[in-house]
Amino acid sequence: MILNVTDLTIARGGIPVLEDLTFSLAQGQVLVLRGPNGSGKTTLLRTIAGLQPPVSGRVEVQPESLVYAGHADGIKATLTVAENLNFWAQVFGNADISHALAAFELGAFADRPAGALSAGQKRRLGLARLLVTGRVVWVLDEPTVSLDAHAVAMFAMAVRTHVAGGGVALIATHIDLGLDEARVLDVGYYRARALAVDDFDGAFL
Ligand SMILES: Nc1ncnc2c1ncn2[C@@H]1O[C@H](COP(=O)(O)OP(=O)(O)OP(=O)(O)O)[C@@H](O)[C@H]1O
Repeated sequence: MILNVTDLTIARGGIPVLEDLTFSLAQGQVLVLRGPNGSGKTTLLRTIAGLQPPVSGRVEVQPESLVYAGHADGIKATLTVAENLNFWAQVFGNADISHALAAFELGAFADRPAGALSAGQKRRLGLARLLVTGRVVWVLDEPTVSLDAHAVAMFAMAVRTHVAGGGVALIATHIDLGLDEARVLDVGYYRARALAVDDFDGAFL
């Protein structure tokens, strides 16, 4: 297994949101996380990415194998599209950005400052970043925000190619990505119970 999550309980702002969550991802697998707004998907992804500690339970993954893409694009507005990708490629020790430009149809914008892209084009650039990291485990929070149907298809193809090469992807999304091979986990089943206060006085001590 590349990623193991065992008996995980997580909290946000000190309040438990999900409890006793267990799942694994093996090479070549995609897991889509579903659940209503506020159910804890972002909190789970942040915990798996090591950005916050769990309340209890375990996350087993090689930290240097993982790349996390949250709600922010992580784009530098004054750098061109190509400069942004080259920057990230260098950070991760890779040289070639051409496949990333091609996969998200960014070639025509390569020399344009990223700040002058549309919202969907910026999102495509943010996702193209994944391809220059060379990382095995993609942890993605709402990756398709702002994307049109064609760009969603580009993203789905990038995920398919990634897992076909032995990668794994964990994706929180509200939309249908068209990835029939993906497993789906509804985090709503793991919602943390409200804290029981059976000792009223004790609750104030
Ligand atoms: N900075 C914060 N401080 C305290 N509580 C927070 C904070 N951010 C989120 N929460 C709360 O934590 C809970 C889980 O939020 P989370 O962002 O993980 O949900 P989500 O499933 O990703 O939601 P969405 O589908 O809206 O993105 C929610 O009840 C939310 O109100």
